[in-house]
Amino acid sequence: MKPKKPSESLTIMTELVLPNDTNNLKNLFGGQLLSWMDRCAAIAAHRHCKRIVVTASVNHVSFQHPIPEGSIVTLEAKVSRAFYSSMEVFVDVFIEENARGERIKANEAIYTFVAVDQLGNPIQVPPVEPETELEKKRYDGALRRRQLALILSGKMKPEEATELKALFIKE
Ligand SMILES: CCCCCCCCCCCCCCCC(=O)SCCNC(=O)CCNC(=O)[C@H](O)C(C)(C)COP(=O)(O)OP(=O)(O)OC[C@H]1O[C@@H](n2cnc3c(N)ncnc32)[C@H](O)[C@@H]1OP(=O)(O)O
Repeated sequence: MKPKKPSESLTIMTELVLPNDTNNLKNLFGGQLLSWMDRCAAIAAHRHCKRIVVTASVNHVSFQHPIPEGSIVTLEAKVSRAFYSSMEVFVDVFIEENARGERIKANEAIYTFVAVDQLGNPIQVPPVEPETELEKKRYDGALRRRQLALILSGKMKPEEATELKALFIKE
């Protein structure tokens, strides 16, 4: 299959935080943000492979900054690496702060999607060819994150995760 660049899956969504989206502190409710991120990442995965995709796992979520009511929130998702049927998708979340409209990074998440056929069986997706320094860094780390996700879901034995182990154990 012909490799695709991360930029080909780039998906940008902009949302406005309304009262219904907030928690008791009047900040964006985390569950609402997770839903927006899942949607944005799913579209990016679909753009990469042009097939039906399902969320296999949420590998990492980091809520770095509370997002106040009234904020304009921009989500940017790109496929960082593909394996056989699975794709790692990074979602970066930005808010426009104050009247000057300064953009700050508020959150980040990493999802895994799997392309499936009409019966829900996993099917092959194109590989990823990273271009920028950040895309290359994310591509390189994806194998370790995949191994961690598979260990946590009971689909891989820790002793098989050679790249992940190499982070901690120098032989
Ligand atoms: C014309 C049309 C226009 C349409 C325009 C729409 C555009 C926009 C699209 C938006 C589409 C909606 C997006 C909704 C997104 C949901 O909300 S989906 C709902 C929530 N998710 C689900 O219900 C998924 C339920 N789980 C499953 O169906 C199955 O477990 C899975 C994920 C398909 C995996 O199947 P399996 O039989 O366990 O397969 P298995 O061979 O073990 O693994 C297959 C691959 O998954 C990976 N994997 C499995 N588990 C994990 C895990 N926990 N962590 C990481 N990787 C894993 C494996 O490593 C393997 O990867 P590869 O080596 O192939 O790369």
